[in-house]
Amino acid sequence: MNAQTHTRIKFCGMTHADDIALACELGVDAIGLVFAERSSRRLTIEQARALRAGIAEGIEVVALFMDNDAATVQRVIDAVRPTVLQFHGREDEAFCAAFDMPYFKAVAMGGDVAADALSHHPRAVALLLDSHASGGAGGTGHAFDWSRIPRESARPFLLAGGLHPENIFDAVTAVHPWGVDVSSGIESAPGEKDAAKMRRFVEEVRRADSSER
Ligand SMILES: O=C(O)c1ccccc1NCC(=O)[C@H](O)[C@H](O)COP(=O)(O)O
Repeated sequence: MNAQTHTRIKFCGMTHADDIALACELGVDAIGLVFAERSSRRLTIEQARALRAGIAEGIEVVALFMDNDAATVQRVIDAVRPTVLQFHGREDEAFCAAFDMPYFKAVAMGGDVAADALSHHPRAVALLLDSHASGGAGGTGHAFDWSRIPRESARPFLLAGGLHPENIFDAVTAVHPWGVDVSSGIESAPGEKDAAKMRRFVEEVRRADSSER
């Protein structure tokens, strides 16, 4: 039995105001805005500022970076006012902690996972276990083998990678993550969220939560 009754939901790679309005209405916990270079979901600072204005109070605003330089991260913090940072690249702990903000750190679960990978970044609010191999980008739409998640890990983690409305019930009931993170699985095309998929994803997480009580 899982003591947690509310699996946190993060919708990542949001690019349109109407999708953000729906996400808020659906009661997601966090909205991710991507600043990683070469991402099809990447926002300019001006776009992000406009989108941020539509995010309801109490919902975490997560700024996602992948090996961006410190000046860029600071510019985003100053202009967009995220509440959490997410680092998806090779950033070390000193870099991630230097901004004095809560942060998530992605762990690449798709390649050879270091035995102690989940003990890194003790200052992270949560780790984000994603399906890319080390050095690769996220947002791939592919799942990794969930049995690779060490059972004894006491760290809060977000499960990510290849989640969608059809597999999220099984994912939550099998893995019992602190939270789940989805991007491609609620899209009709990269960066284009699909309202029906967003709605069904949230319903399926809540159905899994209810079945665990
Ligand atoms: O979304 C991107 O394009 C991206 C680019 C570079 C690094 C990370 C990126 N996205 C991360 C996410 O959207 C999620 O945290 C996670 O990877 C889930 O992605 P998906 O498998 O598409 O649900």
